Order: sequence, then structure tokens, then C-alpha cells
Amino acid sequence: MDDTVIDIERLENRFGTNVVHQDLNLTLKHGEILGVVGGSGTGKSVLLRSIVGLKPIDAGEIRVFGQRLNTLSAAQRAAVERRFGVLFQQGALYSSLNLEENIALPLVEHTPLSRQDAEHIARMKLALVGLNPSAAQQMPAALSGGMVKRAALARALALDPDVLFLDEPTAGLDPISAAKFDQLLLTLRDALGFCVFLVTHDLDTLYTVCDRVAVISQKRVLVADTLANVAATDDAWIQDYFHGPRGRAATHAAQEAT
Ligand SMILES: Nc1ncnc2c1ncn2[C@@H]1O[C@H](COP(=O)(O)OP(=O)(O)OP(=O)(O)O)[C@@H](O)[C@H]1O
Repeated sequence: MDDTVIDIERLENRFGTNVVHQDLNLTLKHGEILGVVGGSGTGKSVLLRSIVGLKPIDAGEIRVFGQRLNTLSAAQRAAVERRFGVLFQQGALYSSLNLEENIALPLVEHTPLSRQDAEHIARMKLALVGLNPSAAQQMPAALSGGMVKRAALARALALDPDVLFLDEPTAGLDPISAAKFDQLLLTLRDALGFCVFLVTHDLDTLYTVCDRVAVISQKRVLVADTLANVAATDDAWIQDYFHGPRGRAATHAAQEAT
């Protein structure tokens, strides 16, 4: 059985003369957590944005659930995108809405649910990510960084997505909050069965949650494989990244945990 959910072939992305991706190939498989890493500016966020429809691609093809995105009508494309949950790196919540309203918003916009029912589901999603019912009425500004990330995750899960896109979800969190977020992600993936496209710089996250890791370098995916195979790849950036001081610390921590 073909377990491919997203299949990217010969993708090209550019901004003017700045070619960000060229001949980039990558797959995301059913139920997996795929970590996407690479140096700053290598195009991890642009890749995410082109899959979720925020950046038109310049060449190549992206197939999602077997459908070629660039051949779909606007309505068909919207139906595909409804199966995505996205957590962006920067401020994922509306500051003028409380948490319950923030999470209910996609439900009100994309389903025939009444506001009351949407807010009821929003409270269930808050519980799912480990937030106390009393948090429902709080405004984003009153929350810790870890709580904001959890609430943003609850919003990304509002429409029960099949694919979750996370852009550096643990950036800016202290190590304990980051580790709790990683565990939450694993628990939810196991319970709900979605697959995850996870852009991260966090080595601990790679070691803790990712089934496979894709390295973007020189405008393409250099390697996409298990962490052990990626770390053993003969490439200067990969060797520096995985076997430099931070990489060694993350390996050590992962070994201690098993
Ligand atoms: N809207 C845009 N207009 C012009 N250039 C852009 C735009 N968005 C991204 N770029 C360029 O695309 C390249 C890749 O950017 P991107 O944000 O995807 O990198 P990244 O790998 O996610 O980096 P980081 O790890 O620092 O977040 C960069 O050269 C960036 O300047």
C-alpha cells in the first residue's frame, strides 16, 4: 500500500533572481513525524509555505493525498487545505481574542457549526493540549510562551487535520517547556494519527520525536532518512550540525533517556 501523503518532485521556488529551491524532492508518509532541518535561509519556511498554498511554486509538482495541487480549482484546493493544520513560527494567536475564541475561529469560518458549538469544541481542544479549562477565557498576552504554543497547537488541531505543519514550534521556549511540547506532540500523533511536517533547529526535538529527518542544503533535499543514517551522511554541514557540541549533547541526552 502506498503510504505517501505528500509527494514533492523537482520543486523550484525563487524570488526574483534568488533561487531558493531547485530540483527538490521529498515525501511525507502517513503517520510519520518528518523533521526538516538546514542552515538559516536554506528555504525550510518557504518549502512549508509552498505546500500549504501561501507561496506559488515556480516549477515542479506537489501532490497531496494523490492530487496535483497546481491542477486543482480554488474550491478543490481549499478542500485539501482544510485537511492541514498549521502552526507558524511567529504569533499564531489573535491578541484581541481570548483562547476559546481563537480556537473557535477556524471552526466558525470553515464549518456550519454555531459559535456556541465551536466554542465547546475549542474547550475540548484546549484540554487535548493540556490547558486548564480556566485558560479558555484568558487573553494570549497573559500566557507563558509554553502556553501560547499549546494554544496555537490547539488551534492548528481545530479542524482535525490529517497533516500538521509546525514551523519551529519550540523556538523561544525554555528547555523544560520545549521537552513537554515534544512529548505532547508525540502523544497526540500516536492518539490522533496525523502526520507532521516539522521545521526545527532544535536537536533535542529531532532526537525525541522525529521518525525521519530531511536536510535542506544547496537548494534541495540532500538526504531524508532516519536520524542515524542522516547523522552518518558524509557532508560538512551535517557533520558540524550533528557532531558539533550541541549535537553531541543532544545525542547524549537521547541515550540517557532510553
Ligand atoms: N517573501 C519573500 N520575499 C523575498 N524573499 C524571500 C521571501 N520569503 C523568503 N525569502 C527568501 O527565501 C530564502 C529562504 O527563506 P526561509 O525563510 O525559507 O529560510 P529558512 O530556512 O526557513 O530560514 P531560518 O532557519 O532562518 O528560519 C531566503 O533567502 C529568504 O530571504
